[in-house]
Order: sequence, then structure tokens, then C-alpha cells
Amino acid sequence: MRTDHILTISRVGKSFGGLHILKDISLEVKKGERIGIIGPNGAGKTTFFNLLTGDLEPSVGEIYHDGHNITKQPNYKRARNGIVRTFQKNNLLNELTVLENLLLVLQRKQGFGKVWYQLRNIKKYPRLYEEADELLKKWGLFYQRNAVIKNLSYGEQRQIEILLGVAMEPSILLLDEPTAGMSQSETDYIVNLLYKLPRDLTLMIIEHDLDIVFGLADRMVVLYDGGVLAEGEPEKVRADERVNKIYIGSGDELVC
Ligand SMILES: Nc1ncnc2c1ncn2[C@@H]1O[C@H](COP(=O)(O)OP(=O)(O)OP(=O)(O)O)[C@@H](O)[C@H]1O
Repeated sequence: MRTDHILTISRVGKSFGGLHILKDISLEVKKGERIGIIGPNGAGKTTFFNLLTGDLEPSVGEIYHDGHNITKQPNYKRARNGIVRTFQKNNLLNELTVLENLLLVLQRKQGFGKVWYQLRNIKKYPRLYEEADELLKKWGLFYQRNAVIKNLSYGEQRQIEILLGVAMEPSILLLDEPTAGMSQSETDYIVNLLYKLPRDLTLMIIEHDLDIVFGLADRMVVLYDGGVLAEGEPEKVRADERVNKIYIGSGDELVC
């Protein structure tokens, strides 16, 4: 298995009963590549992410991460090995503060907390507080440090969730519609954050806002009816007649 590809997806399919949701998907992703994934509602984009994170097992095909076959590896092991996702919906501990949520992630990353949702003896590790504060400052969210998650707006919560994903220092970050449901200023914040992510971090991003995803991605993958309809450099995909056809009338026309 070639290891210059951080991720190799080989002839993967997923069926639920008799429903073939994903069919024969193959894709190779290089370290540091930014892959945009688009396609109409129900095309199978989130299901595809679920296969990559181990939340679902493929019905057929194989997935390799850094040359290792991870097809049957459970989700928590994949996360530990660097495949980290954010969800379409927030996945935070709502009664805790931003800082506490961040400390939980840092504690887990450094292997201090055996029980991930408990801040065990955290005060014994001032370095974790320093690291959390550095991250909050770096990403311009220090002013939210002591805010309780449930008191933040939906968009603010999603910003924090992405920050937590970044804090895990993943090798692959999977973002499922990171700007969905956000105000313009919240969207601008996220887009700015995404552009500032380290260039060696591999990003895969499902996004309905085509301007955002075409601007950010090195390569686009268009899923349609469970298969790859088109794939390649953003400009090539933007000009692809088949891709334009599926977007015509959707309100998301591809404007060259
Ligand atoms: N566990 C499941 N059992 C049965 N069908 C499922 C399951 N999960 C997803 N599906 C179906 O698979 C299809 C693809 O869903 P998926 O959420 O992957 O699409 P999507 O491209 O992410 O859509 P959207 O853009 O609306 O989020 C849908 O028809 C969905 O109903």
C-alpha cells in the first residue's frame, strides 16, 4: 500500500437492507489535501463520512489510513489515530463552559483522563490550562472562555466544536457542513479559521455553500446517487456539464 496517500478508499459501498446508498467509491487523498465534497441532498455525503470515521462499516470495499487497513477499526480508535470529525449538529457538553469542554479534549488527547467526560484532578495539570488558553487566544475565542455552552448561539457553539476538533491535532479533519445554520459573521469566522488551518492538515469538507467549498478545496468530489459523478480540480468540476445539470434549479447554481 502506498503511504504518500494518507487515505485510500477502495471500491467502498454501503447498503441498508436492499438500499444501495453508496456504490463503488474509490478515492485517494494526499497528506495536506483539502477535499470538498458536494452533492444534492441524500447523495450519501454524510454516510460517506460515517464510513471514514468508523461510525458505519462499509458493506463492501476497504479503507486505509496511512497505509493501515482500518476498514473494521472502531470509531474511537480511528479518532485516537487522528481521524476527527465535526458533526452537522453540535456535539458539545452543554452544561459545561467552553474552557471545560476544551480541557476535556486536551486531557483525552494527552491520555490523562481515563474517563473522557470527567475532568479528573485537572487542576494538577496547569499546562493543560495554558494550552487551552493559548488555543482560545489563537483562534480569537478567549472572550468565550467561561461561557456555558448552552448559553451560546448555535453558530457560536459550532465555532467551539470546530475548535475542539482542531485541538485534537488530527491528521484528517472531517467537517460536515461547518457553516450550516450560521449567520454571515459566524460563517465568515469559520471560513477564516479554515483558511488558517495548518497546510499539512488533511481536510475533507461537506459544504452546501458552493462558493466557500470551491474557494477552499484543492480537489472536489461530487457525489450523486451514491456514486462519484465528478472529481478533480475545482475549476474543472465547476465547468463540468453533468455537475451543473444536477445543480440547475436547486438554488445553488455553479457560477463560473
Ligand atoms: N441508517 C440508515 N438506514 C437507512 N437509510 C439511511 C441510513 N442512513 C442514511 N440513509 C439514507 O441514505 C441516503 C443518504 O443519506 P446521507 O445523509 O448520507 O445523504 P447526504 O448527502 O449527507 O444528504 P444531506 O445533504 O441532506 O445531508 C438518504 O436517502 C438516507 O435516508
